Amino acid sequence: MTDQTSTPIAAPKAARNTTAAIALVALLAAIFITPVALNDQFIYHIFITICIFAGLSTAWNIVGGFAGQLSLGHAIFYGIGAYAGIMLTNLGISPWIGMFAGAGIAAVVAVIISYPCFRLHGPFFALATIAFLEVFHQLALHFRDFTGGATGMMIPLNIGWEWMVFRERLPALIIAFGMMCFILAVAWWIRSHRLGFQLVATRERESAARAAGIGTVKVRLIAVAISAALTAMMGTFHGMYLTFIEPESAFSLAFSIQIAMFALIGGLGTVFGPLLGAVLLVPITEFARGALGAEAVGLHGFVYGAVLVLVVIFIPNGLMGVVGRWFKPADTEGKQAEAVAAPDEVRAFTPPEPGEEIVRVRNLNKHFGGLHVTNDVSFTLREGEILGLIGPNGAGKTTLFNMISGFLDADSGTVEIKGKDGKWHKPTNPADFATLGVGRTFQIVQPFAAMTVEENIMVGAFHRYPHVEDARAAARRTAEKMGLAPYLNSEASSLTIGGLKRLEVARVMAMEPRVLLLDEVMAGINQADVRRAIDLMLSIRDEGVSIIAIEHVMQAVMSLSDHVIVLSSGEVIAEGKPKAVVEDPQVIEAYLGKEFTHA
Ligand SMILES: Nc1ncnc2c1ncn2[C@@H]1O[C@H](COP(=O)(O)OP(=O)(O)OP(=O)(O)O)[C@@H](O)[C@H]1O
Repeated sequence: MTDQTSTPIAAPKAARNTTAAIALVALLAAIFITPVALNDQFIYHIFITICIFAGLSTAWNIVGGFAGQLSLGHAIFYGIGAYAGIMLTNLGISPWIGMFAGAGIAAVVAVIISYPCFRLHGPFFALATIAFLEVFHQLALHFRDFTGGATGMMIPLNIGWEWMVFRERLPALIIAFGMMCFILAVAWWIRSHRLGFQLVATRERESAARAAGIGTVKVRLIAVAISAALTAMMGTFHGMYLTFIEPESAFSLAFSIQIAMFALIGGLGTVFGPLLGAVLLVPITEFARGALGAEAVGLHGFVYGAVLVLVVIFIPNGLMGVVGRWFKPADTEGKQAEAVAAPDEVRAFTPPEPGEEIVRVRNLNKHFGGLHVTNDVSFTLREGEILGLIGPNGAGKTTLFNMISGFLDADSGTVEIKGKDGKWHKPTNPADFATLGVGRTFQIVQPFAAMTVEENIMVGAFHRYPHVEDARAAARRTAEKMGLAPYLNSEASSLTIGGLKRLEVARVMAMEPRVLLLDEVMAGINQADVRRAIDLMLSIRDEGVSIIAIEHVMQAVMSLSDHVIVLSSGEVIAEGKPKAVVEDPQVIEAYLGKEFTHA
């Protein structure tokens, strides 16, 4: 089954990957060979600077691009690395050791300052990082016994590999190039493994990422620690290369912006975009500076600004957006998901015997200000049962879902889930609910738009399968069942609403849940899709999954549910078998008004 789905897609993808790999190796080879071949001091300096900025920007991109946290304080970690290297060198300790000491300190500092900052989003996060940068700037000025204050610090001129100081430029190029390749390799590894998927998912839709069991704060902290450590390592080398360091340039906002700028221009969130940004921008500014000398102070800022404006206008996805298109085959995969034939009829449905209790909800109360949104709601879900949750708009159904998936705390009452161990648990957050096997969808679909269909489903699969190939195989199996197999390589955003709803369910199903909470998966889809969705839900239940479904499509509620609960103004007004419930006068009144109850 897996092969059928993967063969047509895998062939062009493999060819595309090979071409891209060849282009990358050629670019890296050119960066190393050009200065060696030309053997000119200035050219060497330009290429060493390209390597340094490409490395710094790639490290920044792990946080700014993959995780979507626009840090403008990365010079903190650069400065820590540079100062650690030079201070230890002055104590007679090799910068190779200083490099790791700086990386360790930077990682710890990054976690400490980022933890509170991650509560902030967008410009507020950026502003907070600038504030911390200024704190470090002031500290470096103040503790002049250690840092040399405003006058800065020189390195002792010990020449040789041990001290990272050379008369020739070639050894410096070898180190800068090696470090840049190392940072690129780390970034590539992250992006193509679970951590990268989780970071991008967190960036794209934090709620959906949490529902997929991702500890969103934890993955961001891991990213920032790695990014800070890599930045500090490059900072140590750059300090030794410049032979001098002072607070103004080490903890500089302009420097932080410059690092971010390469990634923005090259392609934010792509692995190799920052490299392209540095390859384009560094030579332009360095040549201009070389030509204009002292008259060109601040020229690089002007160049970056001008290029950024052009990029935003003409190639909003950065240079990688253009390069990526060259390596992309003609889109044979992006056709809409509607081509899959819908079953003519919903298959015959024989409700199984209800199993043991798996979810217990007792006396849940929630207020939003003066509004009593859920009022003493209690119910039980049994294994293999499909429970329909219906009620007029604003009845409190989604609020109830949020409380039984850990997204919202109840004012009072309990939600208990029976674990695989047979014990009852009271989880408190989405990750704990996910660990116990509770998966949910959202009323408004939450695809990870920057990912393909396959990658979207993999985010769910990573919950059970930490290894990328296992997660991919699980995602493909799930896609096959959901009728999404032909669209694995399509951008999620190219699916129709029916396709997106199926993708939402597929992502949760890839988590292999024991309890599935479906929030209006049939709203807004066509009749063929409704029939397909009903069939899908039955087959999901056949696999042993218990389902609670909020649904307005009565055809689905009636043909699927073993048991129905009706909420109105936050209270359970009726429950029982579907037929009995829809004939209940209280239910008719809640939906249609008093005048219809006797009709
Ligand atoms: N975060 C919030 N703050 C304040 N009020 C809220 C909040 N979330 C929901 N509400 C209100 O609580 C009530 C119940 O909303 P909820 O979304 O749970 O209803 P629902 O039954 O799911 O409705 P629908 O079928 O339209 O989705 C509504 O009046 C809504 O406006």
